[in-house]
Amino acid sequence: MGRKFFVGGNWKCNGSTEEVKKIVASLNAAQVPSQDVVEVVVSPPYVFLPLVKEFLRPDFHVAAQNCWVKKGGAYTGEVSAEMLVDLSVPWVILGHSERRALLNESSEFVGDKVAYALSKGLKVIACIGETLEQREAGTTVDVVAAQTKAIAEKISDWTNVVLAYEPVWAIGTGKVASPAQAQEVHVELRKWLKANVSADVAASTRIIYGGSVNGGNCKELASQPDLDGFLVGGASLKPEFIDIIKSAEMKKNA
Ligand SMILES: O=C[C@H](O)COP(=O)(O)O
Repeated sequence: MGRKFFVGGNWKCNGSTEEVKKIVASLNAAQVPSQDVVEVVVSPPYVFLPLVKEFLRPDFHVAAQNCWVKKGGAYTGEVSAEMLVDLSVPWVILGHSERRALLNESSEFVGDKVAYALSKGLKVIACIGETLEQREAGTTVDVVAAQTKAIAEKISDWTNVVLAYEPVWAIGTGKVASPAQAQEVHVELRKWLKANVSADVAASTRIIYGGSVNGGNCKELASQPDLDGFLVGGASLKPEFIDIIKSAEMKKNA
């Protein structure tokens, strides 16, 4: 079976009740390809998850932006995987580079989080990606392979994992990776999965791209054979997110 195109909208730490209602209304009114062609997941801050879940169209789904590494308890400020399951939140983003960099989340910690979230029945968008310094030093593939290894060591079933390749230098900078740069890393990740996990996991795992994706660059990126969708930040708060969802049509015609 082919890899269904996936478009995630990571709203990060943005929004108010009024803004969230407006975004949801615009998503609900949009004409987009069917669920057979594209899986759409939006990720508001925790506090807006119930509101978004209540009003969002049924063919779109929600994700949390993080969850705790183990069962809840005395961990002030954290939200557990069990709580997300309780709220029927199906997806969670883990290992985003902003958390790795600003909150010192190590690859090992991210691997533990991915394993725990999966064990509780959540589906995971697991983020990896190199910094500009690492790219310029020629270590991109080593870096993303090591980040992927830290996850692979902790899980055996990849069915509910989407791997999001997000070069740190492209996030929120307007400097998008070229389609060739993105394709190259996605191919290397698939090779790594084939060599270190299995051919089946390499062929079936969706690898999506994130970093300054917008309505203008999405089609060319989407036409890359190993790019299975997007994790969109800034543009997911704007009407152009609909155009990004529609870029799934590039695959249908491929
Ligand atoms: O999770 C999304 C990424 O951080 C991309 O953000 P961006 O589209 O604003 O560059």
